[in-house]
Amino acid sequence: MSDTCVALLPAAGSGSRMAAQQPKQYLPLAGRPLIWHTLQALHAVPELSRIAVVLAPDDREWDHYDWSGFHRLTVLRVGGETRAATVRNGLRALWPDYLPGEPDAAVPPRPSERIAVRLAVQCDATPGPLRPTAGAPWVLVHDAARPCLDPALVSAMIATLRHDAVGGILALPVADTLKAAAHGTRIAHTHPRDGLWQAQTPQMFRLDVLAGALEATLGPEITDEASALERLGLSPALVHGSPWNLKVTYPQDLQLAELILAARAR
Ligand SMILES: Nc1ccn([C@@H]2O[C@H](COP(=O)(O)OP(=O)(O)OP(=O)(O)O)[C@@H](O)[C@H]2O)c(=O)n1
Ligand SMILES: C[C@](O)(CO)[C@H](O)COP(=O)(O)O
Repeated sequence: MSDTCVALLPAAGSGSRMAAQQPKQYLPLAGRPLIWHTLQALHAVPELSRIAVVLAPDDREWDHYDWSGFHRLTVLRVGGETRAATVRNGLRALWPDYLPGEPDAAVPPRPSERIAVRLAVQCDATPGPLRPTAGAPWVLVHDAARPCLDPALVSAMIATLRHDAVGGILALPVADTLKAAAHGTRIAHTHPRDGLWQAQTPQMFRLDVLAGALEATLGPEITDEASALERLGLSPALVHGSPWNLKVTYPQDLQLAELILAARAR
């Protein structure tokens, strides 16, 4: 595959629902900090040329560990208030010569040691969907809090989406009956689950489209990258994920993750 693929890990959250003493990405999991397993999985994906982790500017934990075994790692301390802001800041830091906005024909693109990419169409300047630039890098955004990712699943995802016009996400069809609540914990009605999927990560998009979408909208409803693209009228692909690829959110999830990693090691 000729197009570059880069992973971006938002890891600037506080883990409030975990209610632990330290951010959940550093909680011990199978003898290592949780995020070590996420990085290990991504480093086992040969298609990824770089793995960038985005930490909170005031992160005090990262430097307590030895990360020297991860040779494709870039550490960025530019995390934001929300997950979407963290990803947006990470893209800006990784591609500093990336210029959102209408390309100005009078100003030639600045040279860059990395990849100089310009946004072809800015949504608020030119109504209509963003169009990805062929050859722009693919960015795979993956939650630091999903440590049980299977590297083979990522390779399969890249193979599935590499020719897609929009990109897409790992996701699973909803398996349970869905209830809408009213008055706290009373059921209002049953919501049809047909066609409903649970979003996972990685979420894989071309740099120009992803950055353009996140520059255009960072509201609280943007809880994943796909939702930023959806706001612009794009329809990302759904690629079958895995139940093992759980997001560690609550304390019980940490136990589940431990069991999954132990089973895989056997
Ligand atoms: N401002 C933020 C918020 C979240 N994240 C990251 O986004 C991923 C998924 O978010 P979530 O599970 O919600 O993590 P937290 O925000 O840490 O957890 P909580 O919502 O319980 O506080 C995590 O890897 C988390 O570190 C981030 O980089 N920057
Ligand atoms: C991106 C995500 O993992 C998709 O399921 C999820 O939305 C991130 O977690 P958050 O709790 O919404 O921040």
